[in-house]
Amino acid sequence: MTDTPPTVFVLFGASGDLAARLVLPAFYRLAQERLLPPRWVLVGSGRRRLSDDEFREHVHGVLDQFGPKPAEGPWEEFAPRLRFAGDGFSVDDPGQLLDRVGEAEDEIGDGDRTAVQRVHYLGVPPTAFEPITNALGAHGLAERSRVVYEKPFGTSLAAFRTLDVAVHRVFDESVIYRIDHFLGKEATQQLRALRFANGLFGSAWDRNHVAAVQIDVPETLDVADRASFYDGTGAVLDMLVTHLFQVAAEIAMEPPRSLGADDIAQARADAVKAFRRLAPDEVVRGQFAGYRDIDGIADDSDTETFVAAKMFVDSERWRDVPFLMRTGKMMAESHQKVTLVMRDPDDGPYRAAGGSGGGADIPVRGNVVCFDLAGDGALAISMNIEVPGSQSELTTQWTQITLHDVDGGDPLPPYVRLIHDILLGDRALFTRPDGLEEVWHAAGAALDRSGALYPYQPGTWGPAEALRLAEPVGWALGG
Ligand SMILES: NC(=O)C1=CN([C@@H]2O[C@H](COP(=O)(O)OP(=O)(O)OC[C@H]3O[C@@H](n4cnc5c(N)ncnc54)[C@H](OP(=O)(O)O)[C@@H]3O)[C@@H](O)[C@H]2O)C=CC1
Ligand SMILES: O=C1O[C@H](COP(=O)(O)O)[C@@H](O)[C@H](O)[C@H]1O
Repeated sequence: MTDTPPTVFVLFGASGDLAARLVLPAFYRLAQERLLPPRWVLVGSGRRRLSDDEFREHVHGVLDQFGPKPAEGPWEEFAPRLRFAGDGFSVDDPGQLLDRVGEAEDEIGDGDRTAVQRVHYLGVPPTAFEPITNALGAHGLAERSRVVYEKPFGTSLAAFRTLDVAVHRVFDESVIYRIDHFLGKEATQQLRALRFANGLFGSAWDRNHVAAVQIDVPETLDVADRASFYDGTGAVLDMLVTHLFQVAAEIAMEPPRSLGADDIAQARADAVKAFRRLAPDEVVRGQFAGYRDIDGIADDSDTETFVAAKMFVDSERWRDVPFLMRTGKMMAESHQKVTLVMRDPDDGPYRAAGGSGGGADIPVRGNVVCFDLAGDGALAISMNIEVPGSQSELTTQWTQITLHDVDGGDPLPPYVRLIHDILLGDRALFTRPDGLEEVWHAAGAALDRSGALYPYQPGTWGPAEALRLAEPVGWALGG
């Protein structure tokens, strides 16, 4: 990245879970791949005071835990570029941040601070987005800057609008990057490629061929180490109306005019506009047994750790096709699967479920297209074929492509990809306010905590009510 200007990254929330598991490892991977600007400094910001050396020790520790291991990359070169600014950062008090950014700019700007670009990364809870944004404006740090917001961008329609106005008071839309890292996953890019680069799949991408779409992200993960953040957020905000909705938009979109950033973001925003508002009987919220016993969780918390939803998309392409979405913590298995369950043929010699054809039964959910968003990603297709040697008996067989094994490919973890895009100024994989505004309309009953909260046992597939929601097609994964 030789032509990128010297850059100061400010990482708000540098001591948090996101920074440890995803952002700091992504920086190190970018350094490994020589994809960072030639001159850069990262200033971690926090409310506690840490010396630079203590912060470096922290970063070393998280790399040891989450990788890439320090010894696998240029640690000796990387470490001195890490700094820490404590005492918080607010309109009234910039803490140590202003001074630390100034020092860094003097150091890498070659005598010209104005040549240095700033990237402010807000890896903090959503309630901190507005105060930090205001402080960036108040202390002159918004100039020469790109700004990155983690999800969720707002927690309701009203909060979204307030935040949107506040952010635009300080930053122009062209420098705002709202991250939804599911859009940066390698397998999410394959949704577009499979459909738009293959006539067979492109022509089947509609209500005439697809019986149901499923976006299923069960997690075995606990929330104990981020209890207070999670209890204030819950599965609907943390996953459903953020990651799962954005993936749904990628599937539902009409063909973009080009693969350019504006056209893709427009197609995604238009798709969200067509999401029908979720009704109460289309949402199941659950909470795993034992959640309220976790330290930091209120005894009477009604935060959901599980949500399943059945959404419809009001476009000619998708009319009446259910988009089933499910996610939860402490579930039976961890997956990140997008499945298009293809329709059985209406007529012909085989017998579809409930049909009257005279031949062998067509296996239930036998013909599906599946994208595995986890890790490096994979795509798989199952087909109904005749059991060789049998008398027309049908069975289902899978064929799979793991993206790691694609010749010439080098899959990048989503945060690596997205931070690299921010440095390049490419906003294709980031969300836009018009699309997000519609998210809050579509979220409807999912946001309203007045409905039932069903208990479920850890290690299961969630409440039985969620199984009923998926009838008659049924969830492709688990129970
Ligand atoms: N963890 C994850 O897997 C993912 C998280 N996210 C998003 O990232 C953001 C941070 O999440 P996560 O790291 O899990 O949360 P954490 O609870 O770990 O918080 C991150 C850090 O933010 C700082 N912080 C907390 N409250 C405030 C505040 N009011 N003002 C300023 N700073 C504050 C704290 O640092 P200090 O005490 O040093 O100031 C804290 O360590 C959220 O928006 C979340 O939705 C997105 C994708 C994945
Ligand atoms: O944003 C989040 O995502 C993770 C799951 O994403 P992964 O691809 O990094 O495994 C989820 O566990 C977390 O609760 C949520 O905040």
